Amino acid sequence: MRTALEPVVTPVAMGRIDRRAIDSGIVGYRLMLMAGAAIAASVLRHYGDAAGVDVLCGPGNNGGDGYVAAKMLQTSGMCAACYSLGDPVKLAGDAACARDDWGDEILSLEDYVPTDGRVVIDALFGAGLQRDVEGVAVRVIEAVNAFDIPVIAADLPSGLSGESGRVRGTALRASRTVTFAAPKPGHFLLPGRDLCGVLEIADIGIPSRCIEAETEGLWLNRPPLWRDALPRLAANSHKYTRGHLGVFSGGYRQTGAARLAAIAGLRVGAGLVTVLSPASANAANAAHLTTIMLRTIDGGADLDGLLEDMRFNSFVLGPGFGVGEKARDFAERILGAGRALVLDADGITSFAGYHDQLAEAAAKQDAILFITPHQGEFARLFPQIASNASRSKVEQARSAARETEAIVVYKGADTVVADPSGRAAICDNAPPWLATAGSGDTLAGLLGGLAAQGMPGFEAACAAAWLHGEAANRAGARLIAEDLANNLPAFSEFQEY
Ligand SMILES: NC(=O)C1=CN([C@@H]2O[C@H](COP(=O)(O)OP(=O)(O)OC[C@H]3O[C@@H](n4cnc5c(N)ncnc54)[C@H](O)[C@@H]3O)[C@@H](O)[C@H]2O)[C@@H](O)CC1
Ligand SMILES: Nc1ncnc2c1ncn2[C@@H]1O[C@H](COP(=O)(O)OP(=O)(O)O)[C@@H](O)[C@H]1O
Ligand SMILES: [K+]
Repeated sequence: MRTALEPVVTPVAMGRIDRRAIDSGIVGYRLMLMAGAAIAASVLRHYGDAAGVDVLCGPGNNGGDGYVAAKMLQTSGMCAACYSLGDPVKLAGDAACARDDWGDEILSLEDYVPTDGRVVIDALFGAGLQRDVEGVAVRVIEAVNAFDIPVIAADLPSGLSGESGRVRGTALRASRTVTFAAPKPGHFLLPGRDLCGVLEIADIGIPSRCIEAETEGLWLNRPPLWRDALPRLAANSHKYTRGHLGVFSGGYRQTGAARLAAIAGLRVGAGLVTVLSPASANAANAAHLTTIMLRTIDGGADLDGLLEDMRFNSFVLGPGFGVGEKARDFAERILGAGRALVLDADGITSFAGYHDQLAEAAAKQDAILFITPHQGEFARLFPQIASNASRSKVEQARSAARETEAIVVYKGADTVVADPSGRAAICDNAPPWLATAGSGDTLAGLLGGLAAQGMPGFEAACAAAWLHGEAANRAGARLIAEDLANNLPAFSEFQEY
């Protein structure tokens, strides 16, 4: 079965989705009943033998979900208690209906004490969190976190920003999070993903057309997003129709990174791969290369000569290359010649302070620029964007992509891909053992190899990031970067994913 695209929606967009659903005739309180029922069902499914459930209810609709869940659990025979942050009399709208339908005692959150054997439903704050958590809520959140009891969060763990995945003051650490209709960026961006525990996405009866009408070009990075754009072999394919990737090597003692990228580019399907090496490093490279070719490139004139061969259509520049003027000069020549360039590692750092020059080069006709920074490199190239901590990693990557006319792969355990048009995707499949020397070089090679095969930029970057994570999962926890290329799945495996 072919699964669909998985949109990720901001809390603000979710509010618009709710309104669309309500405007189309769905009763708002019915959505809350469905949300509360989904939370109650999760409690029963996973903690059905708990001694009881303590429901921590906030002053808004998230609290309303909590009262609904409490009522349903009580009706099903579970012992339930509700604790309110603030005076429950002040609840309004659907949350007030839920409070009335609960109809039982409501204790003060001040009196809540974590109790062994009981489950907590966290319904303090969800999409409406507006500022840092303070006062009694902080004390309760910290007490629950310090106590080893199961916590089911309604929509979001309280204190977590659904927009950015950042913590506002303090946040609960949930065992499970039940969200509604569609996931939010904060469920995947760090540290949010860790705080959510297992994520459940409950259908609360909002029609998918309402979600689709409000999606803003942000998806979970999964094969349905890019599988149709993967390179396909035809009976008459030959190596030159599969593209020729050039990977720049560093000096004599810095050649391994380029070879890792080159092997990945070849394994992901580029027809030919050549390591472009300074003469001083030829011997080191030659000793380790078999299928991959080797060519001497010492200066700009050598590179211009190579660029006359239009079959060289994609390049990786940066791994082990060294920081400085030479990297900038090479990158500008490649982009000026209208080729695809993956600028990684030292290539990125070389443009720190030369950001406009990079944008100008990327705007050249037919040029396709990919930038693959980790957090440190991102901050070096885009200091102003990075210093604005109120913006999410998605928004930061989008701004960087717009400013440089590049497809940005902002790496990390929550890698975000963004393109200049604003399309973006969050990757959630990378295991922590990818944090090993050379894995970034491999990612650059995968991307260079897909670009060599003519895959469109955004899709190529998303595919490279996902395949990188998938290969790491298949290789297992003892992974070293050399293993990644050998554990790439065949494209045919997930074309029906
Ligand atoms: N809108 C809808 O149709 C639906 C919403 N649902 C629930 O409604 C939630 C959103 O409801 P709301 O928009 O009412 O927002 P919340 O209930 O998440 O929080 C808003 C309330 O918390 C207060 N608040 C915000 N930050 C605070 C802080 N740091 N310290 C103290 N008080 C703070 C606000 O003043 C407001 O009273 C969702 O997360 C979801 O759980 C669900 O019932 C499904 C349907
Ligand atoms: N904790 C982690 N969990 C998942 N993936 C990670 C983690 N840390 C790093 N990665 C991934 O590993 C790669 C490391 O790249 P990079 O930092 O450039 O390393 P190197 O320069 O050693 O190759 C990136 O793709 C990054 O997204
Ligand atoms: K919550």
